[in-house]
Amino acid sequence: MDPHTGSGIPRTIPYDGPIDFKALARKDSDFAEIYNATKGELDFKNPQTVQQLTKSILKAEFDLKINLPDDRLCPPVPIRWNYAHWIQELIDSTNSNYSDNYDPKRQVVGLDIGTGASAIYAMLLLRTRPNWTMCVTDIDKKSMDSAAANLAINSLLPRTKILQTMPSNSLIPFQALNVEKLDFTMCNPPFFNDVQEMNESLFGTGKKKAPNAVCTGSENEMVYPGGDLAFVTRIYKESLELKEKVTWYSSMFGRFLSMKVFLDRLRADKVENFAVTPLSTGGNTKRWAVAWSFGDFRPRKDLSRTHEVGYKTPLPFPTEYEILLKEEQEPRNVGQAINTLLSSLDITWHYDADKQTGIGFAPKNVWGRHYRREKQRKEKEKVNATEGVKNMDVDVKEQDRKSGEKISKDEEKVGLVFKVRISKSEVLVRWLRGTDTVLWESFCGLLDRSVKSRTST
Ligand SMILES: C[S@@+](CC[C@H](N)C(=O)[O-])C[C@H]1O[C@@H](n2cnc3c(N)ncnc32)[C@H](O)[C@@H]1O
Repeated sequence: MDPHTGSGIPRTIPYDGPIDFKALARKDSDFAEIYNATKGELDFKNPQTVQQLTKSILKAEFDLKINLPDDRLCPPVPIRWNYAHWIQELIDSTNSNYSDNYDPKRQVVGLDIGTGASAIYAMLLLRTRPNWTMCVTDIDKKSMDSAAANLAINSLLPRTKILQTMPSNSLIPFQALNVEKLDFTMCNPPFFNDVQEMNESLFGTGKKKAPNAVCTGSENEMVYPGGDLAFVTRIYKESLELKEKVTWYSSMFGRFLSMKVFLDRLRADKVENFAVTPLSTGGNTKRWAVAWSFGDFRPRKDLSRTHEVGYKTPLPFPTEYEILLKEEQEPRNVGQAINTLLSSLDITWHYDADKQTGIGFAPKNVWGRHYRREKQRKEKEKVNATEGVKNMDVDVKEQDRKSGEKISKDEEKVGLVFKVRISKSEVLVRWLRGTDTVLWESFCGLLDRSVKSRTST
């Protein structure tokens, strides 16, 4: 039994290199037949080989069965799994229990836009996350029938809502799906602008060199006017209307340029809570995934930004800040000093001295000079008011009541939620929640100055 998923499924990590065909042949006799017949020299131009590879990986690594029509896309598993796994981590790291870990009890509802004949994303996610449910859509009847059959033979149909839609319908059809909220949407969009572009890329038409592997995708699966960028931009425009009805909107991109142009658009529109990652598994095929949110939960830094994404690609604001400790600094004492500092502020702060970890909730900047001055002024006013209370005018009392109400309302708001963890070599500050990058930076600055000003112990 796998301790991480509790579902008996071995694979919980992304693929980071080529598939070990020899090992797969040992695990799966159908694959062994092809592997042995070709003496390990697999022919990826043969559709049967490509299909068998997908079937065998799904069986051996995810305990999933799959049947596919010969004239529909056969999904290579590694990149698909890396996208699904990234979505899992994104959801886990933006959790109201602020743990960053998988919570098996958490109920999560996702939507796969354009699920295809395989229903690959729904199958992978439902198999590895027993408490998740999925909605899947597609415009292609043949693919929908095949997707339903695949979900049924794996007993995953009861946890799936299947909706066949039309090209002109919303891509995130809330009403038709009859759902209140979605935790995420995902999509592998049609990549090509037209049939000519598809033929050039998939079949090498008009090119000197043909591609290394066959693709059985049909035109309606692969072509959309404007390609992946236009399809994802449609999702984005819907997201601007739906906003927080979906926590994370996401899509795969097949082209670096489309992904970059899309990120430029997010930046221009000041959508600052986003995440981008490469999905490559070491082979020639390169894909990227982008997610964006109008909510204020911030994902882990390694999930949201990596410089491997590519040159001059906009990246979101870092959600982690590291303060290195000097050799002479004793982590336990540093932890205590941070605990003392943060306990003295007007924030909610819980510190676990054994784990050297704390979590804090700040309504706004309560450490800056401006706040401290205001606080002093209000305290002074309060003293004066108490002294003159007998002569107090009704209007003044009313004013005080109103300003008191305002303060308590301000404090209810989540300005910044953060976690501080002190290890042997560093203090790690993690931004868990909030929309204000200035507030976050200012808080990191406060801790940085405090830790660095302690030269010894
Ligand atoms: C590249 S395929 C992806 C299939 C599958 N998700 C995968 O990853 O292998 C794109 C899918 O989007 C579907 N599609 C195209 N336009 C759509 C729309 N307006 N609404 C829903 N699905 C659509 C196509 O029929 C096709 O199945």
